[in-house]
Amino acid sequence: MALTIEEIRTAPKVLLHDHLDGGLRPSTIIELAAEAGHELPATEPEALGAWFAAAADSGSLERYLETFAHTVAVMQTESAIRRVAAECAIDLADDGVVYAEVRMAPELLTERGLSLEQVTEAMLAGFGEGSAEAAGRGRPIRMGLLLVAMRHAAMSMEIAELAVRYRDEGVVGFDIAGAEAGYPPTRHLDAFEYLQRENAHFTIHAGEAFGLPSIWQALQWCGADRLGHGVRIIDDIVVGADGVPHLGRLAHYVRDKRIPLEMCPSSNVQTGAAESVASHPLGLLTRLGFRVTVNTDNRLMSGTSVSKEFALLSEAFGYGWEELRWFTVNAMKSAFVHHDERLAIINDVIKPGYAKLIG
Ligand SMILES: O=c1[nH]cnc2c1ncn2[C@@H]1O[C@H](CO)[C@@H](O)[C@H]1O
Ligand SMILES: [Zn+2]
Repeated sequence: MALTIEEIRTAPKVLLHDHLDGGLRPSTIIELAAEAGHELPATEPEALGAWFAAAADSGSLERYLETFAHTVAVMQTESAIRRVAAECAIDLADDGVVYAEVRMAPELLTERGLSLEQVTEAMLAGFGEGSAEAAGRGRPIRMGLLLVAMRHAAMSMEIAELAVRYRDEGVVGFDIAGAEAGYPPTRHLDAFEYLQRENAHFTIHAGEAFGLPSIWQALQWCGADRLGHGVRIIDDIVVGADGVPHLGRLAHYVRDKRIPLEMCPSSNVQTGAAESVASHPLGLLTRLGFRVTVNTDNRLMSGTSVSKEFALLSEAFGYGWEELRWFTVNAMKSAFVHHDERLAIINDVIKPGYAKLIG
């Protein structure tokens, strides 16, 4: 029997791939839009949530990304950013997430005159407020921020420098996002080389809307620690007539090096990167022992949560607590905070949490 969302909510979970501007509460968007004078496609929370899910369900990453215009538009003041970040921490904690890395592109939040520093500080302040409130209600969560540069733009070096400047303030890493086809990661090679020289961590959205060359560049040219999505690594695995999977050199490399895959099943179905959750490459990659992690990508656009993604996988692949614990430990091992902090969460929170559930 598949695990239910309610059961899964009680288990400790780890989230590595979640966009701040993809997780706003519909009711908050409506309030902030009224303040900002921004016109929305719907004015009731339920209808607005449904609009986002339907508009994002387009089969194309480019069209999926158009929906972010409405969330980014209402996040242009420090108080709005702080509120969105605080609610993000609270919503994740309420879902049973104990460690989260949430990402955002500061360059998108400067339309009304905020500096990159002000944007970054507002996000960090919001995470602090939200996690303090959640802890006060007995739901502790450790929040980290990943700074994103948009891959079509030319600000990656500046954003990488910002990530290094705020590394002791709660910024734990860097990423590039946006349309993948036509914007290879090597466009931002200088930023990645800078981060490597600074001993900083980064992930790269790769293998979502473009195939193996994107993954190969992200790893072998840019030196990514993790892959955002990475679904298309499946193109380097051929299942023979005998049913035995044969891995190509890149797939072997990804598995040998334990490169974490930040997989986001519902998002992939919406953008057309996977046909359905049941046919998602995550199933085979998990069986083959890749370092798979399970993520939300955009909770608003996918109407999802970590618990819901796990419930969908439990339904599709029959996963139980053992598998959920494996995904969770995988994710915590792959986090960008230091090794001792990762181990402490694994040993003090995750293992005891699942021990209670497994019995
Ligand atoms: O799945 C995705 N693939 C690529 N880019 C994305 C995805 N989800 C969101 N963003 C982009 O990242 C920005 C900062 O959070 C968002 O504004 C959106 O443009
Ligand atoms: Zn993403």
